[in-house]
Amino acid sequence: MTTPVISLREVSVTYPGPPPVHALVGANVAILPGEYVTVVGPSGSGKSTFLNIVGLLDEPTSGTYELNGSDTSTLTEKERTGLRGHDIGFVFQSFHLLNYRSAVENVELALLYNSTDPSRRTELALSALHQVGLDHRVNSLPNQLSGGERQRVAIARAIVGNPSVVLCDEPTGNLDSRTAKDVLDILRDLHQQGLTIIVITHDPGVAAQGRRTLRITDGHLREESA
Ligand SMILES: Nc1ncnc2c1ncn2[C@@H]1O[C@H](COP(=O)(O)OP(=O)(O)OP(=O)(O)O)[C@@H](O)[C@H]1O
Repeated sequence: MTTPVISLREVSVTYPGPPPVHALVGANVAILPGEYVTVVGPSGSGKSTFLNIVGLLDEPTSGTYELNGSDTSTLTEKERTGLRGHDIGFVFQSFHLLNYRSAVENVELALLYNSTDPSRRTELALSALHQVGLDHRVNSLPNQLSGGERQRVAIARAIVGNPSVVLCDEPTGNLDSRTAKDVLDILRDLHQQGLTIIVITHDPGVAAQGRRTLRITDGHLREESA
């Protein structure tokens, strides 16, 4: 049987408050290698909370989260940080690029804290930028790039370390519809190459791209029926 990349069992997150907020309630889900999953739900329903758990940015109040079959609750903070850097790529709505670093430098920085041989960083960063169609812009600064190009740099940064999963939080939220389509096309191509992708979105058009959709309502996660 294939080991899921992500496996949540009865995962709950309660923010202490007061009053306490039950942001995620008994979530159960397994995501297999190569799946493209979209996560939808109204504002305040628990999508970011879910992303923070899966991205090892926060810990469940109760329940079990296994990443590639390993229980993450036993990790030290240092091990969690190491695993996050190695296994998870993040793409955010607002790109999160360093303004005074070129595209290739921004991508290389993702390799700074993992086990990549330092002499290979530039080569790998250039290859990731090639994958997102930015060969001609590798030396540009973020403010010399369009929004869509910035997001492509961010995707290159997310994939350069060959992560187990790429987590995207409203990846097209700051883009016009044509540019958004370019970014979605790149995510679809990466999925076709075997990457596991999770996209959180409010946008039905973005959600439709996923092969599988999870809906969160008031902290309750369920499969969206087809
Ligand atoms: N640090 C926190 N302390 C207390 N409550 C929190 C905290 N973070 C989030 N919440 C609450 O938990 C619930 C879920 O929030 P979450 O950010 O996960 O929702 P979301 O679906 O991502 O919303 P949005 O689409 O607006 O980003 C909300 O009621 C929110 O107010």
